[in-house]
Formats: sequence, C-alpha cells, structure tokens
Amino acid sequence: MTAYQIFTSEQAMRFADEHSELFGEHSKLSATEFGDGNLNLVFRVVNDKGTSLIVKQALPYARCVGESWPLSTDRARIEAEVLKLHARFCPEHTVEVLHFDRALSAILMEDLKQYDILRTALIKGKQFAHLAPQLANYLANTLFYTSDFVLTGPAKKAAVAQFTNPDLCLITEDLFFTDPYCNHERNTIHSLILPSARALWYDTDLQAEVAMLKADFLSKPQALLHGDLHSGSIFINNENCKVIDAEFGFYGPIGFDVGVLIGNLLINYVASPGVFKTPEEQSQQQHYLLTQIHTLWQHFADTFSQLQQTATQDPTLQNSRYQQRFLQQVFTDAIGYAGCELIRRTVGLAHVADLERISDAKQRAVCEIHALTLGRVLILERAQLDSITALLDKVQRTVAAIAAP
Ligand SMILES: Nc1ncnc2c1ncn2[C@@H]1O[C@H](COP(=O)(O)OP(=O)(O)O)[C@@H](O)[C@H]1O
Ligand SMILES: CSC[C@H]1O[C@H](OP(=O)(O)O)[C@H](O)[C@@H]1O
Repeated sequence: MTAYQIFTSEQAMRFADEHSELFGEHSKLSATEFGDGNLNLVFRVVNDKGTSLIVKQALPYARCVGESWPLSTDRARIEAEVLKLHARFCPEHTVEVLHFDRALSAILMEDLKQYDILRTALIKGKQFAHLAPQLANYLANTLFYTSDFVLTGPAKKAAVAQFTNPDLCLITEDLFFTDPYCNHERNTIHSLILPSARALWYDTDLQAEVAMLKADFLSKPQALLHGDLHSGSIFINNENCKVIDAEFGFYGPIGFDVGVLIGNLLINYVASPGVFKTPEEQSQQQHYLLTQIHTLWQHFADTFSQLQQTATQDPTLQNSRYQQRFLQQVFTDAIGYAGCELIRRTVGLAHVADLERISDAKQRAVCEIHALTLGRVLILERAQLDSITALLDKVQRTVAAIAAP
C-alpha cells in the first residue's frame, strides 16, 4: 500500500496508468492539474492518441483556503462510494468511477471533456430541453433506491454509518445555515448590499425557519444524498447530463438535493439581467429556467411516486396516503433549501460565477438583492407554496415586485 502523498502531475499520471488498461502499453502520457473547485486536486491524464482520464485527489485541507483549514481526506472515499452507488441506480447520469485508492485518497474516473459544466452553459445562455427530465431521473432513482422505501432497517442503518461524513457536513452546517445569518468572518459581502446582508443578522423570523431546515439536515436521514448538487457539479452536452463531485454525500433529507439544484437554477434566474444584454435574451433565459424547474419537479414527483407505488418493500410504507404526504413534505423542504442556497451563495463564503461575473457593480447588487429577497420569501412561505405552479408564480411575482417597486 502506498502511503498518502500529495500528487505531482507525474504521480497522477503513474496512478492513472497503473489502474487503467485504457492507455495501452508504451503510451506517451502527460498530465495537467486543472481543478477549479474549492477543495481538491483534479488532473487530466492524456496519451499521445488523445485518450484521457481524470485523477481527483483529496488534499488534507480545503484547497480554496489552504492548510489553515484541515479537512479529512476520507471525503474521497465518500465521493467514490456515493458515485458508485448512484451509478448502480442511474448509470446514465453519474460519472463513472474506474478505480479508488483509499490510502492515496485518489479517484480515477472517466473524462467528461465532451461536456460543459452546467453553470458555464447557463451563463452562456445555452439551453437544453433534456436538463430537467434527466436530472429528475437521477434524483428520483438515486434517492428512492437508497431510502427506507427499499432498504431493510438493518441495511439502512449500515448505509447511514458507511456514509457518515462529519467534516463535509460541518462545512454545510456552517456555510449554508449559520454564517449568512450572522456577522461571520468567513462571509464575503459586496459593499453595495451590506444593508440587505446585515438585515439577515437580525431577522429572527427567518432565522427560526432556517433553524427548522438545519435541524432536518442534521436529523432526517431519508436517503443517500449527493449533498452538493449545484450547477458546478453537473456536466451537460447536447444529449446528456452527468453528475460529478459527490464528496458531500451523506444520509439526509431528500428535499436538500432537489432544493440545492432548484436554488442554483434560481440563482441564474435572478442573475439574468446582469448576464444577458437585451431584455429579450433575459426573458428568454428566465422563461427557460422556470420551464426547467417545472419539469424537474413534475418529472421527479411522477417518477418517485411511481417507484413508491411499484417498488416499496416495507409493507407499512406502501400506504398511499403516507406516500403522497411524504412527497409533499419533500417539496416543502426543497423550497426551503433552495431559499438557503440563494442566500448563502450571495453573502456566504462560496460565491458563484452567475453573480460574480456581473461586471457592473450596481447591476450585480440589484441581482444580489433579488437573490436575498427571493431566498427569504421561499424560506418563510414554503409551507404555503403547495404546488409547482404556486412556487413559480411566487418566484416571478417576488422578483418583479422588487424590480419595479
Ligand atoms: N470527470 C471529469 N471530467 C472532466 N472534468 C472534470 C471531471 N471531474 C472534475 N472535472 C473538472 O475539475 C473541476 C473541479 O472538479 P470538482 O469535482 O468540482 O472539484 P472540487 O471537489 O474541488 O470542487 C470541475 O469544475 C471540472 O472542470
Ligand atoms: C470550503 S468549501 C465551500 C463550498 O465548496 C463546495 O463546493 P465545490 O467543492 O463544488 O466547489 C461546497 O459547495 C461548499 O459549501
């Protein structure tokens, strides 16, 4: 067993060569580190015929901060095991893991170089009709087949233990639910929105609802979540979507995965006036996003409900009234988590390009205030938003009301 060491390009290349037949013998390999995420090293290893693979290695600290933020490298095991399990239930939309080395905390996986990162595609205004149905499929299958509807009590408890992920869950517990609602040094707040950000620190009604959502995140192990399904964790091209980066995976509330994804589509929605030049382009993009959110929820709910009716193993959970109530609660939870994602990506530590790339500071501030206002409304009013049309109507009305006060 090789002891852990941080890979150089040369070592990443050797790792890929040792664990894949793909390159063949006597291949001339080269490797480049090109990771742009917050946590890990990502290398692309290529041979002289252009065949390539990805090596991802967990550092013993958070890449975006440095050694002052130590982090367990066990996250690489979690990532590899979540991806492999999710691939069992939805292989078409999960990146393929080819090899995992526990000692080196390194994963060898397929290179999705024929795809674009969804966030980049959204910012460029690229539209794909298959985005929502495919991701709904991914969510419904991975979440249903890892839940109590299918697993026996003992199997579920073993799975919860296998995917206990304290370090990465703590990041979400802090960055998602705590920091944005207080004057925390980790926050990054652009000066023009300081009054709106500061209002969050004294908003006890909002803080009470965020506490409810956090308590569920801490104590509702419904299914094996991806745990960080933002638009930088999804690759897309003209035919397909694939999900990567499952290191935040753990057993948590199903609405969290659904909500983070919806939240990211809504971030692009509020950023559209700053990203797109003409009002036509903006409204086309916003229309596209609302249609995708509608399809995402509808397709997710239909697929999940179908699975509940046909594949539930536990006889008690076969009750149809229980199954409908379960799904309705997932929807309510998802709206709340979407609201939290809008807020934390605007004033927390980890910002996103949709808003950050808006070069005009005043325009960016307008979009950021829309994100905070919409996030707050979704968190506070989630229990009243009882259908996807009610949600989308609320999104449009809320943003229009701030745009034209
Ligand atoms: N399988 C892959 N194929 C192609 N590029 C990848 C793959 N996995 C990661 N990347 C690239 O590396 C970047 C960072 O990967 P990610 O898994 O998000 O790292 P982190 O965990 O540090 O956030 C992605 O934005 C993407 O550009
Ligand atoms: C210090 S981690 C901040 C932030 O980064 C993670 O995303 P990613 O690894 O995809 O860049 C996650 O969203 C964390 O909240």
